Amino acid sequence: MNNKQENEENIIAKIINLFRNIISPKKEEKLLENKEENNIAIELKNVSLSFKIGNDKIDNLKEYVIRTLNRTKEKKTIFKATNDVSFKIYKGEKVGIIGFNGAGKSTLLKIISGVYTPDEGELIVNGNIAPLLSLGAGFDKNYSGRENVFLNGAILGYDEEFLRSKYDEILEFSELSEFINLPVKNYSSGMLSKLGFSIATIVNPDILILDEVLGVGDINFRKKSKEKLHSLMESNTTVLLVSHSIKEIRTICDKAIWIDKGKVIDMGEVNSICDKYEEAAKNASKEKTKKLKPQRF
Ligand SMILES: Nc1ncnc2c1ncn2[C@@H]1O[C@H](COP(=O)(O)OP(=O)(O)OP(=O)(O)O)[C@@H](O)[C@H]1O
Repeated sequence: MNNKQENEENIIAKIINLFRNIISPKKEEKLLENKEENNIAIELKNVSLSFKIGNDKIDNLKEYVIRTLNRTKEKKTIFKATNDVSFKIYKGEKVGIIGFNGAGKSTLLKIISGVYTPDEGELIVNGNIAPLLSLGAGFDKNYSGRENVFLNGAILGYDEEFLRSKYDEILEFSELSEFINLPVKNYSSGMLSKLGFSIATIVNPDILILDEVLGVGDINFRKKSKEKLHSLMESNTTVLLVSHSIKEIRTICDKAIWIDKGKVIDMGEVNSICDKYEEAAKNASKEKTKKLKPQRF
């Protein structure tokens, strides 16, 4: 083969390689993509949820009857509590969700936990979730504590056999053995939280979702529940935590998502997001919060 032929063949080989790379990306890039995809615990793609709210509150029976007869009761405005939210959370990440009152943090956690179905967008969850949202919210007040262990456990997706095997452990952790056969309508809110917490944390979840529940019960239970949560948070558990305690968010989380008016304002390394949020909170005037610009992640 002469030099000219060799050069031509080299050029042809280079062109073929170039095309190969355009048509199918390099092996390493594909592997990285797959690794990233396999590592996703939660992904939201353009998720939105609206609530219908009455234009004004009806606070007496007479008004209710008049409006029902006149069919004016149905007047509703649509309010977007979650507005085109997209982000990815990777397995093992501890993510704090921060934002001012009414920003849409709890609504977002409820969407991820499956309590609400989004009107638009897609939600992907890989792994089993333990949602610690409004503890005891699923209880039937007329049933006993014992019956509610099975009722609430079933709502959380545990079968009867499993709940039977864990019943003594739940009871012991809740410190409610004396009261377990009483209807829960006689329980204080602290007792309801204790029982709710003991049921929800009976398994080691892949994803732990916490909405302001790090301080439930009395001083002793609070200490015990914090220890339990910290042990659940260890290892590779993915954690999503809503809290107004920025100190708590900084201690527990490695990432933070800042929500405002249902949108993601910022997301990233926990301290940098918390610094920006605290700065905004310091300067908080309605005008300034209105100017916050949502971003895409
Ligand atoms: N079931 C509902 N029906 C109508 N509006 C709702 C409902 N749940 C929440 N909202 C409204 O959606 C908005 C977001 O509420 P959400 O509870 O998610 O906020 P948040 O950021 O968790 O607030 P906070 O920090 O005060 O707990 C609020 O304006 C709230 O009034």
